[in-house]
Amino acid sequence: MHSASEALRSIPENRYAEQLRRGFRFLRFSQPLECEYHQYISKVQARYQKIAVVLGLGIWMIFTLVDLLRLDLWQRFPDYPAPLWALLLVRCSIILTLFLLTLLLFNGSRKHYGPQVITVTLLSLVLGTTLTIIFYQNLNVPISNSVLLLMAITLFFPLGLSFRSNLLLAAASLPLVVLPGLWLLAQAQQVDYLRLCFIFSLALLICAMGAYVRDHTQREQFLLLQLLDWQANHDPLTTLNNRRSFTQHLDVVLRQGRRESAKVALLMLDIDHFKRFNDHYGHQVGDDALRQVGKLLQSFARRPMDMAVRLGGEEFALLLYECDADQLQALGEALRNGLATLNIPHSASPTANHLTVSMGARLAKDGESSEELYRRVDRLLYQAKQAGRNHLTLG
Ligand SMILES: Nc1nc2c(ncn2[C@@H]2O[C@H](COP(=O)(O)OP(=O)(O)OP(=O)(O)O)[C@@H](O)[C@H]2O)c(=O)[nH]1
Repeated sequence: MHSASEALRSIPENRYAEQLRRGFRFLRFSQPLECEYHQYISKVQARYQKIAVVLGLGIWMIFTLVDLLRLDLWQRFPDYPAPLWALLLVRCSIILTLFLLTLLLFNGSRKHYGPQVITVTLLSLVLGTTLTIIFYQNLNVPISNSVLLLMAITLFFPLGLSFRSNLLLAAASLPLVVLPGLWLLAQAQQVDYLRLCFIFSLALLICAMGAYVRDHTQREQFLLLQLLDWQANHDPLTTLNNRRSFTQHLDVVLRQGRRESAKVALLMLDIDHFKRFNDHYGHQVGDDALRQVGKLLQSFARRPMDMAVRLGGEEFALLLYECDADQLQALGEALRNGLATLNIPHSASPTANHLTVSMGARLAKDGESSEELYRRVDRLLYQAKQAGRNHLTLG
């Protein structure tokens, strides 16, 4: 069994493997991977945010109901002491805040408010919980102070905030807990309250450590998942897309081309006399030649819908979006010239003294299926071989 670092060594260079190799102790990837991760994680956690805000609202309403029964609010109305009015005010303000935030979260599907809403929700809950504890103490009604510890856990719950945001939130929550106590409690109660604040800070610290480990594991899992996906869709030798991803992409591109009335071109390319090349120079040099041809091909697939593919063995393809017949002809020429410039010696070739390729290409006709297009271009490639190699046959 290989260790993780040994396994990584055998994986070809790509941004996921590179980030895994480099590590991410400070929980930050290099760009654009960090952006990609945020998109992934916010998608994964978006529905938890909605559940969490609704849950927060529900729990807060239950607490308010408990107040109603426990503090005999019906019977005593409206002769409440000041701390009781204050308690009710806090309960109602938090319910209103959570209700508005719930509306915002459920209506803001097109614009992603998640992290902001979660931050405001959690800060409101911290302040609300703190004030509730204080007003209960002022009313001399016992309340379990451990609700603040539950708050500490909630602050680090995986709700779509990054570890850094979690830390900032925890730092912001400390004054929200300490200051109202110093301001609103009698001096005799303050010692006990400050002890509670100290325990709250320790709980935050422990939760922060847990959140760091969780964030690190989540990031690692993201990289491994992307790596798995990358490996399923790429050829390890040339790092070009493989036949599997090409087949899927060809369908997508043809459909998009039809929708946008854009021409799609498919070019297939096969290295000439590659068996002789391998026999003459050895398999390793053959591998290196394949890599160079792959790199050359990739340099022609620069736009997002374009794709350079290794179909297998010494056969490659280039899929181009929005390409006309003249451009296709010019592309064939450019590839031929590119190979001539690379000048990979092939003294065993009867065609030229450097490595050459034969190519078949055509623009997809309206309504042509991906299978038909592929079959026709394959036939054109065969014709290019028959016609003496080292040239492009257009269909
Ligand atoms: N080095 C190396 N060789 C490979 C790889 N995959 C396939 N090949 C070789 O590619 C060669 C393909 O040979 P053929 O299909 O006979 O084609 P060819 O010799 O190029 O002849 P024409 O296509 O007719 O010009 C075989 O010798 C395979 O071993 C690879 O990953 N690395």
